[in-house]
Amino acid sequence: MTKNAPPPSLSDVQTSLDTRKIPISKVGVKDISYPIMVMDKNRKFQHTVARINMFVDLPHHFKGTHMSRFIEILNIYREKIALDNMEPILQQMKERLGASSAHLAIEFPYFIEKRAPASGARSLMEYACTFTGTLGAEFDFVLGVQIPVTSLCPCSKELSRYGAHNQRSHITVQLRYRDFIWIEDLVELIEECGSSPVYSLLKRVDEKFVTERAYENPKFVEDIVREVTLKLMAHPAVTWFSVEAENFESIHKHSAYAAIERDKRE
Ligand SMILES: Nc1nc2c(ncn2[C@@H]2O[C@H](COP(=O)(O)OP(=O)(O)OP(=O)(O)O)[C@@H](O)[C@H]2O)c(=O)[nH]1
Repeated sequence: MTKNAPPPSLSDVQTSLDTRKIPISKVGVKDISYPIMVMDKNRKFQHTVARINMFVDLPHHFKGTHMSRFIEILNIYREKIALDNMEPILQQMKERLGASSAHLAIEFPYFIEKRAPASGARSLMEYACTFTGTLGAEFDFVLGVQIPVTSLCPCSKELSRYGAHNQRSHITVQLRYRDFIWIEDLVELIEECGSSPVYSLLKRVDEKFVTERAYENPKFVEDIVREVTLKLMAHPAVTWFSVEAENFESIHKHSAYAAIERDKRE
């Protein structure tokens, strides 16, 4: 081909006919690293980097979806990938990909400034969060936050002459809500359900404080999910939730685990 020859026509394999008669429920792009903006209770906005999954359904007669269009949509929203734009992004995905349902999952680290309990020393704590949106006939949104806490075993405390095994635990909460909920408020509420919150920065006075607080406040993994359930059942904005707790046991090589799900709309 000479340098000035017209480009060959490129066949569009994706739109060609598939004869297997099998529709696909989710197809798209996964694990895109992308900058996003999250509303911050104290600083208005927080910039962070997310891992994003974008999927649509595909009717049986098409061979493939158009993967490039997902990224084009992300590029349109660029700096404005935020909670407020979840539904418009999903709408664009449906329209541009001719789909009847679209799914957008955004996983990101969110940072909250905390004060150590005795010294008041400030530090930033990272919380793993998720925004999960689906648009079919209706828009559905689920907020997810993972809150690390300390748990101290009530059984070990009861049986042992001194000490009690204790460990870091992850409480993972997913929720649907009718009125906006700040991630900061959710973290504060859920942290109270462990034996003690955890911090990035503790001075000696703080270390004594959290050690004694955990000892005075022993919790099984079951206690944790039950206490979270009581709090979220009483929260007027929450309409549905699931809570999981995983204690990374310090006396075992495995974790202790518990989960509860409640739909308050039923
Ligand atoms: N559907 C599909 N596409 C894939 C896959 N792996 C890579 N791709 C690539 O995705 C790229 C973009 O495809 P399209 O989005 O259809 O690109 P396009 O036809 O130039 O864009 P439009 O005109 O918007 O349809 C192509 O290079 C495909 O080869 C796959 O497993 N499935």
